[in-house]
Order: sequence, then structure tokens, then C-alpha cells
Amino acid sequence: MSATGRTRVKRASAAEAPCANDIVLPTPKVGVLLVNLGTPDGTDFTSMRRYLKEFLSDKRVIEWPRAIWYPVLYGIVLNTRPTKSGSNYERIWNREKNESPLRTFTHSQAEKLSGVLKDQPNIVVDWAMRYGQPSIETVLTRLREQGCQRIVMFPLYPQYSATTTATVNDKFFEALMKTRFMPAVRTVPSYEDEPVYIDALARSIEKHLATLDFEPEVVIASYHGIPQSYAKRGDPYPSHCLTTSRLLRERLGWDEKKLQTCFQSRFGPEEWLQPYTDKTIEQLARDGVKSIAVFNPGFVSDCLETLDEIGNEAAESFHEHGGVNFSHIPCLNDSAEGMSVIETLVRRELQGWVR
Ligand SMILES: C=CC1=C(C)c2cc3[nH]c(cc4nc(cc5[nH]c(cc1n2)c(C)c5CCC(=O)O)C(CCC(=O)O)=C4C)c(C)c3C=C
Ligand SMILES: [Fe+2]
Ligand SMILES: [Fe+2]
Repeated sequence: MSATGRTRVKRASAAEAPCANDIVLPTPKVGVLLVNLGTPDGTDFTSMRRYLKEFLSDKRVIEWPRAIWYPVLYGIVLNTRPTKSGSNYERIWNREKNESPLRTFTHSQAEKLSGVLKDQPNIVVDWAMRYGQPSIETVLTRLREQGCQRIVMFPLYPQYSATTTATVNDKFFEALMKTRFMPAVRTVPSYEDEPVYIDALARSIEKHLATLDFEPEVVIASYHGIPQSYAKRGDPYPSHCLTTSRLLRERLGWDEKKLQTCFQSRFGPEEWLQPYTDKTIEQLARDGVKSIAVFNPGFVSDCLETLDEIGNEAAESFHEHGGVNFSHIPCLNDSAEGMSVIETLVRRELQGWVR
């Protein structure tokens, strides 16, 4: 290795290096790419519409035949939803950075991961979004330009779903299809039962509950839902969620009454995975339960669906129906617990590629 960080390679024969016997190649690097769902660039109608159009045109997300879905999407959804969702995003927007919390946390996770991987030379950590900016293709190009000939791509979803993990993989490989000198790649699998993840969730829940001046009678693990028809056709997502909840119950020593699994964020007219979080919370309050806590194990970072749908809307509904104490437990985000999960899984995938 030379002082410039470049490797001097003596080519074996003139056929391999027809113009020179002694050529200089950049030292190959390993890229680590964290990818989350996506986010609008702003809360205004145009930014929201652009984001929702990209998101809701994805065939992995809405499986309806295009001839049925597009008239609904372009005729109704993209005219009404941008305003409604924009005002929801307004309530949780990170005004200091003028970006969504999901973007803030994903960026911070990449920075912190880069810091802890400093013991490994020649690793470059970056982050991208499946929908919106920075796009997977832009960041992949950036990594390749920096000499990354191997890439670990991490879809930030603990439980696999075709609507999330698979569509991130699709987009990543679609971008690779446009490259001539394609890097070697590894994709991080779902980690619904990984001890480091279960332990991180348990420690973060225990830490949060210790700060409360009440003991929740019920703790709800609220996962993003998917349409039931997707699960019936083979999406393993519900069973991954139930596995996470079971392992957490075992780790925390709680029973099924204390730790309940629910599904949130329904979209459209179909039946989604049940029990629904909003209905369950309303029913608990009606049944006289006074104190609950809710957390979102399926979300690596806090976002609209956790901060607004749970932190604002579900809390309001619980109080309206007679509940007294409601606490929303933050996602793992860029906390020490959260970073230990990301670091452990990335280091595992890097094995054999770094010393
Ligand atoms: C059919 C529609 C949708 C499916 C299926 C779906 C699955 C799914 N989504 C997440 C994680 C997130 N979803 C987020 C926002 C969001 N989701 C949908 C629709 C479906 N999601 C919409 C229309 C929106 C946009 C917001 C809105 O208009 O209400 C987010 C938040 C993004 C942010 O910037 O804050 C996340 C994260 C998972 C994990 C999942 C299936 C397992
Ligand atoms: Fe979603
Ligand atoms: Fe929502």
C-alpha cells in the first residue's frame, strides 16, 4: 500500500494490462448502505403529492391491478391525501432541520454507525430512502465513486414484508442493473428474533417505564399493518410480528394480557391485520383500563406513524374514552440500544469482507 492509500498492482501479463505493466488501482472499499422507507421533502401539497405518488405507485405496496388502482390514485388519493397527510406531518416536523423525524434519525444512525466502525479501515457508511430523497440510486453511485466494490445493504425493517424489505431490495437491484462494474452485494435479512434486537427493545421499554409515575396495566406492541390478503398469499410479516412479541414477552416475563400485539395504519377499504390498534385502545378505555403504554417494535425510527398516529391520535382517543394515563415509548432510533442492534447485524454481514 502506498502513502496515498492506493495499491500498486503488478499485472501478470500484457494481455491483462495492454497499456502498462504497472498500474495504480484505488484501494477497494466496503460500503454499508442503510435504507428506510422514505419521506416527503416538505409538508406542502407538491412535496407530499410527489412522495405519495412514488410510494403508492409501487406494485409491492398496492397490489391491485393498475387499471383499477390508477383511476383511484390519480382521481382521488393524490388530490385529497397530500393536504391531510401534510397537516399530520406538520405536527411532527423537525423544524430545526426542516425535515421529517424519519430522515433525521436515519441520517444520525448512519453517522453513528460510521463512528463505531472506525476500527475497520476502508468502510464507507451512507443512507438512502426507498421513496423520496436521497434515492438508493444516488447513494449507490456515490458509494461506487468512492471505490466501494462490496456493499452491505440494510433494509431497516426488523420484520420482513414484501411491502417493505422486498421493495427496498427491488430498487437496490434495479439501480445495480444500470452498472457495468457491479459491486458484490449482501443484503441484511429481517431480524425479528435476533437476541440483540429483543434485548434492545426490552431494555428500552424497561428504561422508559422506570421514568413513569404510573404502572401501565397493559402495554401494546403496535406494528404497522398490511392487508390480510397479502398475508394469505404468503407474506410472512404477521408471523414475524408475533415472533417478536412472543420473545419480548418471554424476555420481560409478561403474559399475553400485559403485552398485547396490535396492527395500526390501515389504508384503503380492505381488511388489514387485526386486532387494530385504534379499536383496541378505545375498547381498553371503555372497559375501564386507566393506564397503558404503547410502543412500535416494527419501526426502527420514530416517524409519522408512531409520533402522530400513536403519540397524538391514539393518546387523544384513549383519554376521550375514559383512559387516564397514556405513554408512548420511543422507537430505538439512534439510542445506544438501537445502535447496538444496527452495529451487531452489520458486523455480522461484514464477516469475511473485513478483518
Ligand atoms: C397499502 C398501503 C400501505 C402499506 C401496505 C404499508 C406498509 C408498511 N408501511 C410501513 C412503514 C411506514 N409507513 C409509513 C407511512 C405510510 N404508509 C402508507 C401506506 C402503506 N404502508 C402511507 C400512505 C403512508 C404515508 C403517510 C400517510 O399519508 O399516512 C411510514 C412513515 C414515513 C414517515 O416519513 O414518517 C413508515 C415508517 C411498514 C413497516 C409497512 C409494512 C410492514
Ligand atoms: Fe406504511
Ligand atoms: Fe398513519
